[in-house]
Amino acid sequence: MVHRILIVTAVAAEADSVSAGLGLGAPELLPLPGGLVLRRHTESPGARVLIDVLVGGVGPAAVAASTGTALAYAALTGTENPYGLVVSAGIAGGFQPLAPLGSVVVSSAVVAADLGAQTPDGYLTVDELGFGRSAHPVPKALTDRIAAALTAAGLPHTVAPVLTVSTVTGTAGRAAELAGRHPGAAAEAMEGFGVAEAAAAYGVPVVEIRAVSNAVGPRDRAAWRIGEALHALRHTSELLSKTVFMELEPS
Ligand SMILES: O=C(O)c1cccc(C(=O)CC[C@H]2O[C@@H](n3cnc4c(=O)[nH]cnc43)[C@H](O)[C@@H]2O)c1
Repeated sequence: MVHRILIVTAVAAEADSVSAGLGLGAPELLPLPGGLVLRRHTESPGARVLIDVLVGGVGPAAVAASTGTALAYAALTGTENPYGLVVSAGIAGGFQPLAPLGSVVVSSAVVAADLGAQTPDGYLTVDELGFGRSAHPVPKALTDRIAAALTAAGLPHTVAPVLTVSTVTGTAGRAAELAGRHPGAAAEAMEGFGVAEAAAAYGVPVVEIRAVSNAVGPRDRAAWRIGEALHALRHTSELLSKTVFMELEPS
């Protein structure tokens, strides 16, 4: 039985880091509807494990559409098994001091941080408004295994909620507001919730893995350490491809 994992990034530089870390050689390129291209990595011809990497676009809407396309395509074509895990991966802002630059955050939950309504009495989530959901849980057994692999390799990491925002935080006030509303959240990025919504529609578990490139707070693009974060993302992919990704039960 083939065991399939879909890893979705926002931009090509993130996908390149993930692909390089997997250490499975050059991927096969599979065109998908909508102009998307899936990078398919396998151990060898006829392999048991198949890892697809998708550049899904920036922001929750773009990535929900692209992830949904990849999942629909897998469900509708051929006799292959559908995916058993979807991973949202990339760089992120880290809430300080929980997630230092260059460290990795593994999501305990994937949370939409600005999907709701402002009211005179404060912010209400879509759940509170009765429209849907604003968080996806991540199986604890999965985050435990990922954390164990990162711990064994001495890679600094945190398991905590990861926020999805449509606007990158650029002030101390907004950072404090988000931290107050989501105590314990360690990172913010722009795609996790979109990936998670698509995965949930197909009943596939999801986890978000983020390497921290910058602090959440006053905008200072010069202080972003994108190279360090991409290196941590590559290292994480390498570790997981040798451990957790290979050990998951085929669906
Ligand atoms: O300029 C580059 O070389 C470069 C290489 C890789 C990635 C980028 C991006 O700009 C990726 C955008 C992506 O990053 C996430 N992100 C990073 N920091 C934050 C943040 O503080 N708040 C929210 N999102 C953040 C986000 O998911 C974007 O899609 C550039």
